[in-house]
Amino acid sequence: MTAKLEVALDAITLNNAVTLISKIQNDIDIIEVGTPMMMAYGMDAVRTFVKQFPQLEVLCDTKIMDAGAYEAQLALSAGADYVTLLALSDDITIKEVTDAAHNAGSLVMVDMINDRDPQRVATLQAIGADIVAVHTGVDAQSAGRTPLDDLRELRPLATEAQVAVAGGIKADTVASYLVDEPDIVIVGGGILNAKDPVAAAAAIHRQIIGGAR
Ligand SMILES: O=C(CO)[C@H](O)[C@H](O)COP(=O)(O)O
Repeated sequence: MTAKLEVALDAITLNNAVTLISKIQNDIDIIEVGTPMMMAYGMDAVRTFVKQFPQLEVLCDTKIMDAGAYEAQLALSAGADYVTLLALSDDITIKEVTDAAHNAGSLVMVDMINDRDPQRVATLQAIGADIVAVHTGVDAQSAGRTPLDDLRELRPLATEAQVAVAGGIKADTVASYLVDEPDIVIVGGGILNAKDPVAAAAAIHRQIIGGAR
């Protein structure tokens, strides 16, 4: 199965993001309304992408920690195909968000940021989480960390859930991540901050297709 490419729209205006997606739409599968974009534009950002790019999936990086059903519903009502929450959340919250997403015909991605306990994966799967995301945050990246070792450790444990990986992945490093066969590759700065974002998206997509399992 070929991994999906998700572009994370974090520090970018909504207008510039729409322009960018229109240029790279054939190289990506999932548009991520990043947490910073969600803070800046709210659910209008989700509605914009759902309306303008109906052929692509939209993930709202809600990073929910509490008030699960209510917060998830905001993004789901706007048309999000995926919502995210933190693995550090209470199991009750994980269940609430999972149920809300499934009732809407959407999926839940659980973000393992700052939670490197691989044993958590079994609980997340038992609750019904669809995707677990190995994630080295932007701040941790500045200390030289990458999600590669975490992906290697977690991949075999995800026997039911899909696996996503995020955290500083770029065109010249994506190949090392594909070795462990993630289901979703999330790239933000590696496209948005590239000298040529369109070429970067195409280069990453080519490698994903080339490494199709
Ligand atoms: O969720 C995020 C930050 O919390 C980012 O969207 C994610 O890390 C991908 O961006 P980048 O490729 O720039 O690391």
